Amino acid sequence: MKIAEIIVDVPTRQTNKTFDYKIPETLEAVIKPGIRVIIPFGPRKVMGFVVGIKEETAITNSALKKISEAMDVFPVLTDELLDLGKWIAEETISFYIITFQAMLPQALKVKYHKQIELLTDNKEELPSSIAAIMADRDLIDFDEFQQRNGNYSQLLKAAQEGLLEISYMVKSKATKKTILYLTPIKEIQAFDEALQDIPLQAKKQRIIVEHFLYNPESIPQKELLEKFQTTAGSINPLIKLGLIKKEYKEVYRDPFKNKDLERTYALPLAVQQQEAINPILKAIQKVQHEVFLLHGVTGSGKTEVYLQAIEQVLNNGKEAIVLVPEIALTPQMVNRFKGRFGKKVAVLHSALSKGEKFDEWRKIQQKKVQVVVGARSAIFAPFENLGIIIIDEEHETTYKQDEQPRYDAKEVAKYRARYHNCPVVLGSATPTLETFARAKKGVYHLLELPHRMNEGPMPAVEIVDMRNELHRGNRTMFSEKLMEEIKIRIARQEQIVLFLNRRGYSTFVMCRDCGHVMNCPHCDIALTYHKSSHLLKCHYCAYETGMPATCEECESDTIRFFGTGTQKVEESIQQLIPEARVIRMDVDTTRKKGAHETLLKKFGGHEADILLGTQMIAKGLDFKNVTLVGVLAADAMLHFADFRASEKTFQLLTQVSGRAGRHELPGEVVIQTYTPEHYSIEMASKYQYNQFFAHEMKVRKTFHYPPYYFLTLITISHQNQIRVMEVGKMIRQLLTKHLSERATVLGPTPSPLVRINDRYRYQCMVKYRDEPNLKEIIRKILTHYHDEMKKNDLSIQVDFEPNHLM
Ligand SMILES: Nc1ncnc2c1ncn2[C@@H]1O[C@H](COP(=O)(O)OP(=O)(O)OP(=O)(O)O)[C@@H](O)[C@H]1O
Ligand SMILES: [Zn+2]
Ligand SMILES: [Zn+2]
Repeated sequence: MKIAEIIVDVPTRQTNKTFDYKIPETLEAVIKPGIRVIIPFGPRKVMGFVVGIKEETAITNSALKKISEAMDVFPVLTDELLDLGKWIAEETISFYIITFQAMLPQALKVKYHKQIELLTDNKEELPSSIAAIMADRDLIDFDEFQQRNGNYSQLLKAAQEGLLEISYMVKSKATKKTILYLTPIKEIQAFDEALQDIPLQAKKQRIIVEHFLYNPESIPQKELLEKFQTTAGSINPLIKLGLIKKEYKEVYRDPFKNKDLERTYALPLAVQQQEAINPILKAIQKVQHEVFLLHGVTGSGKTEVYLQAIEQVLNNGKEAIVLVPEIALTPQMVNRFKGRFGKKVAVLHSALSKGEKFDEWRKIQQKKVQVVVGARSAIFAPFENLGIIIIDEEHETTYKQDEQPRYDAKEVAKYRARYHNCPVVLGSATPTLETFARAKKGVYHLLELPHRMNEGPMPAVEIVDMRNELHRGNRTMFSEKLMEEIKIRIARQEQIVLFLNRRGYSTFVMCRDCGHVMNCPHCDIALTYHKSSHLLKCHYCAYETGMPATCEECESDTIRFFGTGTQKVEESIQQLIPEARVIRMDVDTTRKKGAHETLLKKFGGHEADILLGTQMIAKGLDFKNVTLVGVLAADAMLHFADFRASEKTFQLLTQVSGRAGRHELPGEVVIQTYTPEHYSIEMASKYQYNQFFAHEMKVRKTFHYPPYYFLTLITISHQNQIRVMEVGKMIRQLLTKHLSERATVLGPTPSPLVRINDRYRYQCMVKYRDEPNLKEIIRKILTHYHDEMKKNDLSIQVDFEPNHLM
């Protein structure tokens, strides 16, 4: 007897283990680890992942249930990925089932669908209301039953009497797209003979036979019918004659199909690139695991190094994964990989539809591609012969998922690369302190690209103190200096990138008379005014409301907008420089599919002078004609209550500055700030990464922060604030009691955002260097609160090495 060990799709602490099921003989050939199956679980049927096969079980034969059916023919998770999934689940204290699902495309998620199935053939036995709904059918959807106001208690009674069954159907959302093809199945002579037999008046039939005589290959039926202006009626006789057959063939939706990409070839490398790539190529050839940090200034040619390393990997018959941050997955970036490797590349990012993502994933699974370029989850690409993993802009926080499982793609990359004995390349102009510290210690192999490819200097940066502007009576958001530079560029027909970290029109709306600020009723945060829709929106929940004409508190009509968002900047540019053509790029203007690409294309084609945007324009853009970059408010991020605020500011300023002067024309950068003396602004303006690193490391050491200490953040939330504080205090007590004396436990303190969506949020933080028992203790705490979390909506989120403390 064969037994399968299965992880079931019931995410609770009690079911977070394998269950044994008997494999029916009919399925023995199919069931392997990595296959998804449908199994009876309690009163219903659920999906499960087979993770192991064995011969014996401790469960008695009578209690052992059978697998009902297999959902896959080929495993969706390889042995490597199954092991990886278990590791991630343990490292992040997540459920196995949630981790496995996070490793697969969304389209493979199943949804449970309730049905009512009649067991009796005599409908008269049924309660009349149910009989009416089921009139001429034996099976209906539970949804339909509800829509038609079916009586639920009568339904349950009928189920108890055995008249009907309420069953769960498991439906997979995956949809393969197929097209009907016509394929010739006889020799050419047969078509020639047929042509002599078919009567002359059957013109269309003869034309089709002739077509296949000269083109003996498959053709989509639709295409053929359109070509000869005919209908299926003229094809059917040919099928009957056995000349051609109909067949459905799977097609992949190709989001890039309408694009003619110019093929690019490896450029002769500059000396600094050659020196950087050599150790990588060596690791590839020696089939050796090693982690490299490619530290190169913006525009130093990192991408070309990636491309040529991948080329070597492909020549060795292996595969490559390239991760880029979601917002850097611009068409520009994707095209560089597609241009070099063409059809060998699959692209995975969130702008694709579910179906498109599934298709790209299937190309990987079926080994139709050898390179995948994608955002975080592309690290789970089911390649089995990996030769390199590249993580571009390694400092980006999006590489860590901020919901369960809270995996860090960089750690996953290292795990996979160890398994495959291949190198990992982390690239950045501004590596995280954690990464750079490891590189300096020799844990990672440091490779430097200190110069720009165009041999030009880094763009000159001028810092403008906005306090002086205020003193001089300039109340606009543009300093005199920036305004002047913008005008010069427009006159010279050069282009400008303006960066502001806030979307919307204003940051908050306040009554001048009484000081009342319009807040979200569900979150402790000010509402943002969106001028185009004339709405006040909360950026943390879905709340929105019309802009009131008078103050809610004092009914005064002097409501004013404070702070500046991208919409307001756009408006004031239009007032100050009416001839300037502006493209605004933020979440609001790029919601529609393809909008991102269209806007960038317009800017690239010089249909606008100014590209104004949020974070999404800070990375990866490479436009020849951009000679000025303006940062409107450099301190916007400095004031976050987060120990990484300085580091994030330094990184962002460096990245944004990097967009200027990348080609022949020299670039210039203007940074506006109210705190020009802050070291991260000052050092970013001089491109002093090493100095910044040294300074920030001292700060981290003094305040016991990473990379000197590890952090674990526990966030507790519930509608009832008192309960949140109680649970927080208890958690702190438990942690203090069980951890060593060297660990520091802080809190519970209110989270920087105390209330989101009507839930209060408090946090406890652990700082430590070495606490081997920490995970075990936290697991026990979670078990202790398990019932309350399930029944009473208490939430306890644990984030190991958090990216931010929100
Ligand atoms: N060996 C080479 N010969 C000629 N041009 C090159 C070479 N390598 C790179 N380039 C060009 O130099 C420019 C900058 O290179 P690239 O975009 O690869 O730098 P990067 O370090 O990845 O930039 P960033 O991190 O700022 O996005 C690009 O236009 C690229 O085509
Ligand atoms: Zn008021
Ligand atoms: Zn809200």
